[in-house]
Amino acid sequence: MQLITIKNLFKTYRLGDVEVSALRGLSLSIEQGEFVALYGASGSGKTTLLNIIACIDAPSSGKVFYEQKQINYSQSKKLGQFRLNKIGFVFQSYNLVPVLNTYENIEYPLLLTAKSEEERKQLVENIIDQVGLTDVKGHKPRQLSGGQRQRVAIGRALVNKPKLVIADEPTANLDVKTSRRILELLTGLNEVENTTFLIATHDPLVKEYVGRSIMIRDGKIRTKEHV
Ligand SMILES: Nc1ncnc2c1ncn2[C@@H]1O[C@H](COP(=O)(O)OP(=O)(O)OP(=O)(O)O)[C@@H](O)[C@H]1O
Repeated sequence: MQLITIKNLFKTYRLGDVEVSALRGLSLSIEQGEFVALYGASGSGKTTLLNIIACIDAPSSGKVFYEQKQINYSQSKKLGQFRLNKIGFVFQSYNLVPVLNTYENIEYPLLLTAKSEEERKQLVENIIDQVGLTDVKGHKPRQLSGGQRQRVAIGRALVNKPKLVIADEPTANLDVKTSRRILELLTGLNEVENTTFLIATHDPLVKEYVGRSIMIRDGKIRTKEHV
C-alpha cells in the first residue's frame, strides 16, 4: 500500500523581491514499510520536501496524500494532531531539551496526547530498551555522546509508534562507527515495527542500508540518475 503519494509539488520561497524555487514539479510515492534514502546536492530541496511531508511547511502548489487521503495544509490544528500521531521527525541537530533527561526527552511528545501515565511509562521504557539507552536513562543531553543523543532523538521520534519517520541527515555529526550503529538501529526498527523511513542525507554509507535510494536535483526526483 502507498503510504505517501506526492503529485507535482512546487515550493517557492519569497525573500523580498527575490523568488527561490526549491521544488519544481516533484512527484514521488513511498510504500508502507519502505526504507528510502533521499540524496541531492546542498540546496537541491531535500529539507524543503521533508518539511512539507512532515506538515511543518506547506507547498505552494501540488498534492500530498497520506494513506490515499489528501493533506489539507490550511487546517493547522488538524495538521498538528496528524503530525503528532502519524509522523516522527529526527533532526540532524537532535533538538533535545537540555534540562530534561533521556527518559523525559523521549516521553515529551506523549505529554501532548491523552495517554495515561501508565501507558506513557510502558511506551517510553519499551523504546528506551529498543534504542539501547537503559544505562543512561537519567542523563541529561550534555552528559551523552553524539551517538547517544541521536538515539534519544530516534527514541523520541518513535515512541508514539508513527507509521512514518522522517530523518534529516541523521548521521551528519557522527563518526563512521557510530553512524553504522544508528543505521543498524533504524533498519532493525524498520524490520521489526514495519515503520516507513525517509532519510535525507549526503552520507554514502546510508545507501548500504536502505531499500531504495533516490536523487533530487533542481527540485525534482531524478529516478534514472545514479546515486
Ligand atoms: N525559509 C527559506 N526562505 C528562503 N529560501 C529558502 C528557505 N529554505 C530553503 N530555501 C532555499 O530553497 C532551496 C532548497 O533548500 P533546502 O534547505 O530544501 O535544500 P537541501 O537540499 O536540504 O540543502 P542541504 O543539503 O544544504 O541541507 C535553497 O536554494 C535554499 O536557499
